Amino acid sequence: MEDSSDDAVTTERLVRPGADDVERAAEAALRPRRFDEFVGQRVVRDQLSLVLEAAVQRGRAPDHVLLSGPPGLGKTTLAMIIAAELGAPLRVTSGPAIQHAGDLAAVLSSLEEGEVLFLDEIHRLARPAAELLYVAMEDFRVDVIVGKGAGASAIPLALPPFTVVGATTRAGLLPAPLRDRFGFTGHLDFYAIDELERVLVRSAGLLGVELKADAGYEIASRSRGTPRIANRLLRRVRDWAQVRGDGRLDLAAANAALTVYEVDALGLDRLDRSVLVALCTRFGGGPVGLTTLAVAVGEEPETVETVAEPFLVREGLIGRTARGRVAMPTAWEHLGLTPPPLSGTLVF
Ligand SMILES: Nc1ncnc2c1ncn2[C@@H]1O[C@H](COP(=O)(O)OP(=O)(O)OP(=O)(O)O)[C@@H](O)[C@H]1O
Ligand SMILES: [Mg+2]
Repeated sequence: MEDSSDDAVTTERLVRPGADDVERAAEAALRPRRFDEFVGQRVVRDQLSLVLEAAVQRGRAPDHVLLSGPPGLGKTTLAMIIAAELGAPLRVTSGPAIQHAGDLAAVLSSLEEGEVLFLDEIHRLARPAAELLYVAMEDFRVDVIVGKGAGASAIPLALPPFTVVGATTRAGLLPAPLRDRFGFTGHLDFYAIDELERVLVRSAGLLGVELKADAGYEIASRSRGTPRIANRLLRRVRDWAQVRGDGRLDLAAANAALTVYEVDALGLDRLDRSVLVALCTRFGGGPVGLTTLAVAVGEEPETVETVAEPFLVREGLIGRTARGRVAMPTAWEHLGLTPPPLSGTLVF
């Protein structure tokens, strides 16, 4: 549930990590189809391709795969690549789409041998469905309930071997028995700037636009380590170049477009910056309580905490302490301000 409330707050943000249905459709065109097109995440990619290759050699369905990590880093993309690399059919569903255990039983009992079942947002699967799933994953069996009430009986139905690929932004919320059924778990991390540059070069090629190297670097460095955001900023820069520029995606176009959209050099948007400015200029760098800080920027505390703070903390711009939020030296530097003499000596 928490995901949907984040989305409601963040729909207008150009640097939000999630995507709505319209954007997901646009993304499909840019999605890498095979491992060799998938940029970065070397460790996960190497490990996973070994798992898949070994399974193909043995002519068996590979272990179940769990992919975890923040939104927009490539979980869905990897799930599709897994099916493609195996040459296996892919069935796509998600935790929230499965209302009852019976829905899942229906999906499972219709799987073909070797099919890949992609279960997105698997942490949102209801408990009875999760319980049914881990029996199916381990024993390739599903108990079909026939009849109702006291006369109901369970008829075990054998399933052909298949592979579950689960994706989650919240691996910690998975029940342990379900987590244990995955033979391979890959955690996706944020991307380095040079990796995002490669994502952008590839996307520009697919969009049929020429991206200058310095513009690619500029967009990449404002993309918060997230390919989805990089591709989104690329589309906005392309718009600017087409409408206001000469069609070329050069550094001037990138800077001008990202200024229009208020995405700064670090990838902070207006909300992020207003939190930093309030923290530094109105509260002397803190510590200040979340509620007070939120009032100062005219937002709900929850918005500040879930939308702005995670990235600011990740970038080392602000710190969370027992007494409240504090601005770190890089925050002052980023805003071009001088910290007061006492800052930096705070006891955490
Ligand atoms: N390693 C990569 N190389 C190239 N493009 C990538 C890579 N990872 C992600 N992308 C691009 O970013 C977009 C978002 O990726 P994807 O949908 O796989 O993210 P996700 O982790 O499933 O996000 P969510 O948690 O919101 O479902 C895709 O359209 C894809 O084009
Ligand atoms: Mg996804």
